[in-house]
Amino acid sequence: MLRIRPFRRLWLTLGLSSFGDWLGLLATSLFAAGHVSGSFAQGAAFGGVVVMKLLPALVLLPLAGLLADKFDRRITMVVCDVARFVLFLSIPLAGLLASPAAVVTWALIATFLVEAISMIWIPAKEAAVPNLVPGRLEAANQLSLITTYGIAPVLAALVLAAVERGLRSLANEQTTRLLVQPVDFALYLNALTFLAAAAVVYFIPQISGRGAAPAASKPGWVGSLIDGWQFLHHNAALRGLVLGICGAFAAGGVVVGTSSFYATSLGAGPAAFGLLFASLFIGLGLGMGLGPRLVGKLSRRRWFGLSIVFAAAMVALLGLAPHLSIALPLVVAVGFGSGMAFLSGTTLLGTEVRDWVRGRVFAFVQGAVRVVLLLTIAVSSLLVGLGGEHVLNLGILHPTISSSRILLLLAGILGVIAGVVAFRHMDDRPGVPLLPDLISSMRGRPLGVPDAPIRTGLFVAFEGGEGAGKSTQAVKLAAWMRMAGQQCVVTREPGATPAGARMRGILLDPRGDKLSSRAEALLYAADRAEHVSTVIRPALKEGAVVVTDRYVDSSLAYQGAGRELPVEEIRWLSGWATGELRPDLTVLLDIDPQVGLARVRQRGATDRLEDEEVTFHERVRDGFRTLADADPDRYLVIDANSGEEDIATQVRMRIARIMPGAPDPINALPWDADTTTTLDPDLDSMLAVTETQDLRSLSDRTDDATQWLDGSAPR
Ligand SMILES: Nc1ncnc2c1ncn2[C@@H]1O[C@H](COP(=O)(O)OP(=O)(O)OP(=O)(O)O)[C@@H](O)[C@H]1O
Ligand SMILES: Cc1cn([C@H]2C[C@H](O)[C@@H](COP(=O)(O)O)O2)c(=O)[nH]c1=O
Repeated sequence: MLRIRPFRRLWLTLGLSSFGDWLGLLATSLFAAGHVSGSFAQGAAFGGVVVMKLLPALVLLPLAGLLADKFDRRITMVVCDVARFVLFLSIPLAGLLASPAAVVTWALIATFLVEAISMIWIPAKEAAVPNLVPGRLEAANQLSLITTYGIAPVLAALVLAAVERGLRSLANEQTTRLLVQPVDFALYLNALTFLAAAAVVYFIPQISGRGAAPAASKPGWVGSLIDGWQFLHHNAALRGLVLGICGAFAAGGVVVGTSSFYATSLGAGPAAFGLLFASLFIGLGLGMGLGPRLVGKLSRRRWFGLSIVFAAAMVALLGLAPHLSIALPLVVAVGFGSGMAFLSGTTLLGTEVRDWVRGRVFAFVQGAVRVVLLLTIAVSSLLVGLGGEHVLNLGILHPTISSSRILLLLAGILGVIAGVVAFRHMDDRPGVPLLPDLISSMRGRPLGVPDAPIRTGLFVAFEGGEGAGKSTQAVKLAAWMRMAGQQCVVTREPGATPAGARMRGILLDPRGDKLSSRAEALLYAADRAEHVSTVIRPALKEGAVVVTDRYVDSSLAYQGAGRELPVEEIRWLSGWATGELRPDLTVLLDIDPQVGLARVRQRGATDRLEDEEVTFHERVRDGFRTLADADPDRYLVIDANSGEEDIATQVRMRIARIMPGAPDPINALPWDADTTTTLDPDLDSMLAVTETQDLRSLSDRTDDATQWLDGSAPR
């Protein structure tokens, strides 16, 4: 990411500003507390600074986003940084001149103003990042979040400690009074980081560019505000995103608010509180750092919803943890889920929200999050204090019920609900089962999104090795169907479409170029995609019975078992190609390859696959059998050594069971290859009129396939 120059500069700015923010928070709090005496006054001064940091979110929320969207973002950021420089500089300077009460008051006012300015700076920066790193926002956010919440606070604390120590030891050595107080020094340093940040941002002209607002957007300040609100209101995915983010922060707020009481309820010593906090941050870092690798190609919307549910479920479990040794890994897990949710949520906001309204949306989310956090911390710490701990007397059992645990349990359950609702609002892969999708995505191959299911027609596939009698049976079945007045389309793979016929030529020409196994698998999949979209789906939608000579299972058996490519990869590829269209029935005509190949050779010339060694065809046969064993409901396995009529009857009997209104399977009229039946005129034009013509009309689209009928072509 850092090779992208404008982003590198922005990242440097962010690093400087975050460092300044953290250093500012620590130093200002100490500064304010240091100018009053008495533990109550010191506590109030310290707390006052923290409250002042959170308050602007409530007041300035709508305005901040508007500024980020209305003005040049680069200039906005530069002005904000210079203003923060001046304000931080003013705090220690005021300490030199004014009375303690005035100094603390000014420290509080300056903190409020700095935070108010940050409220404008952050949406401007967040809105600019997606434009600097098109297509790589997740990695950029990963780096930014780790810098803001991992590196910057640690560095700020270390620098503050180093300044304190360094200045004091210098003073001791020289036995002189300190020229400058360590906290003042930290504030000067902090002010300089903002000046440096302003200088860096000034030289990133790319931040100024922005996508135009749509013509329909409303003019003026109030109109822009309404626009922003409407964008949020009308976008279900965005609503889910905001709900999920707020739910996650609410659960986090309860964890923070209850943590000291919870540590006591675990029966652990005072250090437990610190350990719990450290574990939360370790989890956060791990979630942000490792999350994307862990979930691989999982849809980011699904990842977001899942992360929230996971984090919230861990919060609920925390409420039940009996001991610190169990609570600590659970807290790491809470952090892990929250880190992933934070990263995916921020990235989704950047990718799914249009440039022209991004500042307002970021500002809204940022403000909402702070309000939720503030409220949940305040309410939960109040409730936990009121509730305390109670020992229940249940005869021989005396369990301890603590309010911190009940709150955690409740927060976890509410968080799970928020996560599930967010997931439902946002899911971009409806119909794809979640767990298999997650597992496949972790392996780098998310499941294909199924096309809309078709509820009409009947889809039958004939499968089996070479010469098993599939074509013979497909045509017989079609004749039986048509006798009952049922529209029936007979088709095959590969080669049923014009493009497919050309692919068939490449795939099966024994004199053609040698193909790599993967290229072969892709060509069969491409042929199938075209076949499904232009022949099979339209016919099924018309209510026809579609009988195909080979389908997906041929790829699983030939390219999977035969060529020894991973069967799951072939399954994924075919699922993607077909939009997960599966046959209602697959008839497997099982035959010894030697027998089948002998039949084929008797028929005439052989093709590239028929020329493969017998061991290849034996693997293919095993592959088919394994597939049939795994799904007996969908398969009918028939010994292909039986007579043609006997096989046809078995197929008809099975179909009669699954197809309402099917003709009598036993006393069917004898099949006559010349029987002409009338089809629906639309399908008629698309496909065929008679059984023989059925195949020929498909074949007529290519030279190759016409030859297929008389057996003279490479098959
Ligand atoms: N049950 C059967 N018993 C004996 N011979 C059969 C039987 N069914 C079909 N045949 C013959 O076997 C040969 C191959 O039949 P068919 O073309 O129907 O098989 P296929 O499985 O479609 O072959 P391919 O795999 O090459 O597409 C043909 O000559 C056909 O007449
Ligand atoms: C669909 C499909 C087919 N094949 C192989 C199987 C056969 O050897 C030929 C098709 O010839 P046929 O005479 O029309 O049966 O192609 C395959 O390897 N993979 C597939 O997906």
